[in-house]
Amino acid sequence: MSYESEKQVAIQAALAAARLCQRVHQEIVPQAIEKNDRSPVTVADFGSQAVICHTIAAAFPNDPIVGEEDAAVLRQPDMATCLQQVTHYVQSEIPDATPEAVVSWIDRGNGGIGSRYWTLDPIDGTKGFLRQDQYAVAIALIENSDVKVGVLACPALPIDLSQPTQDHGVLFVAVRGQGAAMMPLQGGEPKPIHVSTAEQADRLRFVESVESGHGNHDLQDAVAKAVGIQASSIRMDSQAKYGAVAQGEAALYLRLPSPKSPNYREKIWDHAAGVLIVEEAGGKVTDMHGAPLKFSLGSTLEANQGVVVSNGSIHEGVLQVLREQLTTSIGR
Ligand SMILES: Nc1ncnc2c1ncn2[C@@H]1O[C@H](COP(=O)(O)O)[C@@H](OP(=O)(O)O)[C@H]1O
Ligand SMILES: [Mg+2]
Ligand SMILES: [Mg+2]
Ligand SMILES: [Mg+2]
Repeated sequence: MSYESEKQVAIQAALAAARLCQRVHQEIVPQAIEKNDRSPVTVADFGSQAVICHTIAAAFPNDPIVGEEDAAVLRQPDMATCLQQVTHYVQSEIPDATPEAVVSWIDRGNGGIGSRYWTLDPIDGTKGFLRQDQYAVAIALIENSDVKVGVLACPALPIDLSQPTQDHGVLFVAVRGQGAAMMPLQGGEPKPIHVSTAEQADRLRFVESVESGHGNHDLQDAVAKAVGIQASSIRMDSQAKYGAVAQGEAALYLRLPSPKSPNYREKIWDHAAGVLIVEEAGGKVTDMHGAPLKFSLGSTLEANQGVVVSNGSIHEGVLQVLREQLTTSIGR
């Protein structure tokens, strides 16, 4: 299958959602609403999920969608003003949107895992979005546990990472078997992307989360050093990190379980799109034990622990160091 129409729909949805997020930033200072798990959500997360679900459901009405957010909180009577604000931003993309339609579109993302389903993260890196740092709109199509289409819109990412003060806004797109490409969010020719090669010593850098609670900075640093990465990490929110590896700007992205939440299970929408983009750019993604990420078990990667993303050539070495590190720390 070429997945051409799925790719085009995912691109359209991601571009519309990214415009909405940027408009929110231009017009207001978004406030964090605290979810039950104490993590933040904003009007932009809700608006983005509404626009994406509306776009996907219009094109593929039978496909389940598994999105991060749900509209329960927006249905509470004391949230009417917030829902009004979300509706205002959704109307900038879908002019006839009503509050009732917006909550139903958001809840279209409460679907279950099927043999074919979409997963989306309306804003990956909400903490980054709130800090005016990196964030990504992430959309992926999964069939039989295999990611077939992955799209990442990164409005705050420099088009050229070595020129951070120049133009921003990057779209990453990949289809299984067809390679990965990046293009300016504003439009332009897609440029095929490739991970770094073993010879590109200047690209031997690693990326990790800004948030210390989303990983293990100390262990990540030790592992990177052990595989010969001298430079300190580039800390970046969201799946923009997958984009950095896919375009060869970094050789490694490490996401090891945080000591603060050792039993945390990663969410499918935090990885699906990024995994395909890196794999199609020639890289490799496994969990910290070397197992492939399993996208068929529910909304979490229940069978996996930690995530290792690399240019491929250093992957085995990283897993070997991790095996040694884990044996040492268990033996202590
Ligand atoms: N204890 C934890 N360990 C790993 N990831 C976590 C975590 N708690 C939350 N996250 C996830 O980390 C994501 C952000 O990743 P990063 O740190 O790479 O920017 C969040 O996505 P959202 O921002 O979409 O909620 C959230 O799903
Ligand atoms: Mg979140
Ligand atoms: Mg996320
Ligand atoms: Mg999110």
